Amino acid sequence: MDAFVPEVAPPPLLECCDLTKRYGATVALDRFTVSLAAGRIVGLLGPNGSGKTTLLKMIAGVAHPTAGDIRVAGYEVGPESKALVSYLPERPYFSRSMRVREMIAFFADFYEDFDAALARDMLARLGVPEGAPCAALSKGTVEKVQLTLVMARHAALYLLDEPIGGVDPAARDYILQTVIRAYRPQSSIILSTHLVRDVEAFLDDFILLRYGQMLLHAPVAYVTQGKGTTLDAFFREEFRC
Ligand SMILES: Nc1ncnc2c1ncn2[C@@H]1O[C@H](COP(=O)(O)OP(=O)(O)OP(=O)(O)O)[C@@H](O)[C@H]1O
Repeated sequence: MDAFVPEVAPPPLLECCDLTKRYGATVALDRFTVSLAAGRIVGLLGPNGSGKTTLLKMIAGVAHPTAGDIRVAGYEVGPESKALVSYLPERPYFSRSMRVREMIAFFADFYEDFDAALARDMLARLGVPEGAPCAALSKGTVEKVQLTLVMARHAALYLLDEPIGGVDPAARDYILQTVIRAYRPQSSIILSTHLVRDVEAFLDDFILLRYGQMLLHAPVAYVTQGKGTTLDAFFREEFRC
């Protein structure tokens, strides 16, 4: 008789439990708890200072929680989790003297899951010359390059902090399409942005933060179908000054 092997469900792609970050007297994130499955594109929304960047930094492992727990595919934050996470920080992270092709080489050296051919293809579609030094590129073009490199990794979880803030409106849709195209069904994306109107058509779910606390984590359809309004209008109403 065959031995009975019970099926064990895989752990969620991301779990945060009572995650808290204090900077002195400032509570940047306050007992944040979430469970995220694979295959979701999640908008991380909230007013200035609500804790979006702080949350993404802690999941990426570049800031340490004051309290609480983070697991990525069951791993605590460490080398195993970092290998699964592709993180686009809020600020540019390359030296301005580096050329685009050097940035590609840097990623190829650093990340085993980096697909250099995919990155080159995406950059060519965006019209970014590989020989250009970063210093010669506009702010929006640097953002395009960095987003492309981050998305050309075969990661499980992509953390994108304000990925299109400096990109002109005409190029935003194209960039978002590029993001979606690179996205794989077994991966999830958490995308922090103030450009709610631009991104809402691309999102499955959203998380609303205020004063470091989670107000809501719901499918976009909760707003569009349940309340008959857009996510942008819902956000503006919720956070009216
Ligand atoms: N290194 C730091 N030292 C002190 N306070 C910090 C630090 N980083 C963030 N904070 C504070 O933590 C809170 C959350 O900041 P965070 O940058 O995470 O917000 P955010 O939602 O990303 O804001 P924005 O939309 O303006 O980018 C703010 O009150 C901020 O001033």
